[in-house]
Amino acid sequence: MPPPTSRSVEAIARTAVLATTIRRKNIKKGLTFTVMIVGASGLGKSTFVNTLCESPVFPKKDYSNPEKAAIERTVAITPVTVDMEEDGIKLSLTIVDTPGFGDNINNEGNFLDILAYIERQYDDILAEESRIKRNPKFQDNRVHALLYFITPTGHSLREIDIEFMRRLGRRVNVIPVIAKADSMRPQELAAFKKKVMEDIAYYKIPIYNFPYDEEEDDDETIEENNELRALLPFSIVGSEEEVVLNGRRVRCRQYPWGVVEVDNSRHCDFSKLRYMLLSSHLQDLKEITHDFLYEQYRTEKLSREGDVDPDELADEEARTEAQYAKRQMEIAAAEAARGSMDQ
Ligand SMILES: Nc1nc2c(ncn2[C@@H]2O[C@H](COP(=O)(O)OP(=O)(O)OP(=O)(O)O)[C@@H](O)[C@H]2O)c(=O)[nH]1
Repeated sequence: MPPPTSRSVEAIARTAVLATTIRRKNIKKGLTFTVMIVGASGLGKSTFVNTLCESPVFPKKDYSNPEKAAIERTVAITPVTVDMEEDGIKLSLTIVDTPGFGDNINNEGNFLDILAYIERQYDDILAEESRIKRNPKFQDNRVHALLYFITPTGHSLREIDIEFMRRLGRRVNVIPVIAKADSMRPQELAAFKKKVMEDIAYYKIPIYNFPYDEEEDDDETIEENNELRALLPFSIVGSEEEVVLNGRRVRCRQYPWGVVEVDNSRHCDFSKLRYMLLSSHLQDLKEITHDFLYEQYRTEKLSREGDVDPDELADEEARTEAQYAKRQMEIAAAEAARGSMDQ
């Protein structure tokens, strides 16, 4: 590489000053971030959200009455925004809870609805970008990370997990997590984590694996990313219950044999996941969403040609894509019709 000229050094310095100014402005204004929660029914997704936000974002369900519990289940894709403060920076966190799947023989509907939600946010940006006069109040609702809850079976990944993560990973940063990790012994958990990562590699599932650039990133970043990568899939325990242990208030799940602490990194990875998600890797997740995942969607969408009859396609993946495109057009048409009725 040729040595930098004084002009290029000046340009680099100017860019650095500009970046710092933008960062300072953002810090003052606060950050926005969106996380989607996906997984089978009853895996503790709502409890996790309440634990993450340290507030009852979703009401606690009454599982003592099976009929009531069935009614209280999450049945629609529900975005909720919570204002928080992380490391002195204001954070407007949007959590998108999704209905738990696994009860139906065919889960394709759940999958298509989740994918449609993610892509609709991309379409909104695409439409906004092509406007001559931008809407200053436009809200970017793109999903920056998707936490995929894996059932703590101890066996290999289930077919539905492989399919869901493989297909969603093309559109969003998928972070796999092991739900209800307190239901496994430490050795079992370690073996299960290894098995899950072997499956992820074998089936070429695109997940967010803390990418870094050996040439550009500093040693500290590389080391931190390697440490986080080694924790994948994050083991999590959720609880809204607090007890006093040795004079400290801790969030935990209590058992006759002892207590599993949510925030103790020897018990589970909750605190490390929370920190990377809402602090250390928040910006990276946003950048990958914008520079890579959205960009890829945009290119595909703009180069897609003509109308396709989904049922005539032999290839399963193409058929699903086309069915999805058709569904999205139906949703858009329904929304347009609703809009014209409102006027
Ligand atoms: N053992 C254990 N139980 C948990 C954990 N997190 C939640 N639970 C329990 O699991 C049950 C289901 O929790 P929810 O948070 O309602 O599950 P969900 O995934 O939101 O359920 P759906 O809305 O049906 O998809 C409740 O009884 C929770 O107390 C956990 O980390 N470990």
